[in-house]
Amino acid sequence: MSTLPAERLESSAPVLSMRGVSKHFGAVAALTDIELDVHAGEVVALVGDNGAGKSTLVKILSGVHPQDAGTVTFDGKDVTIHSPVDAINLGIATVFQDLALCDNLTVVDNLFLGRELAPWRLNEVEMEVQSWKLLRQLSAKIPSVRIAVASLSGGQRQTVAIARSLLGSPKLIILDEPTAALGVEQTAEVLNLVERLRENGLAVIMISHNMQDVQAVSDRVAVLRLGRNNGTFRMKDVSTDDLIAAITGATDNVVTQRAAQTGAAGAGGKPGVPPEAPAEDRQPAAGTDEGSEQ
Ligand SMILES: Nc1ncnc2c1ncn2[C@@H]1O[C@H](COP(=O)(O)OP(=O)(O)OP(=O)(O)O)[C@@H](O)[C@H]1O
Repeated sequence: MSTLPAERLESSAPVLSMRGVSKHFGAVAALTDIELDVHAGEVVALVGDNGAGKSTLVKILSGVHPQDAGTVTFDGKDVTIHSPVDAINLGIATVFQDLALCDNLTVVDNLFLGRELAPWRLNEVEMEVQSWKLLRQLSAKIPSVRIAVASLSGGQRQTVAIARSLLGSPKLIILDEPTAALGVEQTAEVLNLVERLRENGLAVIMISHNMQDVQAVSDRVAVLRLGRNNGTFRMKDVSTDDLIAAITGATDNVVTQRAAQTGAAGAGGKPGVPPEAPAEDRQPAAGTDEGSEQ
């Protein structure tokens, strides 16, 4: 868990703040009025059923899609993220599920791909030194930085992808299902890595379908359902059953109501904020009149 209690983290200004963010794809309302805060040194898990809007939210933050409405505040400033380069320049790094690694290249080559030191004459030694420094900072278990990425395990490949994203010194790192398709040991390795990121003061958003992983490393968990907030919980206050109920809408949202009453949950991470209407009362995300593109 966090080195700082969630309550203390939440009293500081968030690195990322989303308010009223909406996104349509034609008739499909992928996101409606989303609120999300993430603080430095905090891991926020973003969970939700298939089609809940997680990827769309991440794509807005990483400059792949523009939002239709709402504001994104990053590092104290209102920002418009027009492109992936914008996102990186702001300090938002995203590690997508495909990892975007070149299998035939070495770890060093992958880490510095596109940003080789002194590109007119590659400083191989300096790149290798920096690679080890970075990997040590993450306590990463990589046997050699001179081997091809193809020969690494899934966990090690995830590590290289995360390490590469850190080269731009981001303030927020978004991990899209970092443990998907990994074995037990490799999953543990990646979860350790997530903890290192938090210890290094980064704000982390982790998308996951695996509740065990979410519970192992998250300070808070934001639930999306049908493209809307369906509760933001402090990890220490919520059980797996409660989370699953919020994800599926199985309990008529009593979880959110109870947590809100005790100050543990609220849309956008505001303790005590009453929950939204029960999921059942909401407009479906797709095929409704509200889904017209703006
Ligand atoms: N480019 C697109 N064009 C049209 N509809 C889209 C597009 N991207 C997402 N959607 C729709 O938006 C909604 C949210 O999808 P999104 O991929 O964000 O959900 P998700 O929570 O990431 O789901 P999963 O866990 O299955 O990846 C879905 O109804 C989806 O079909």
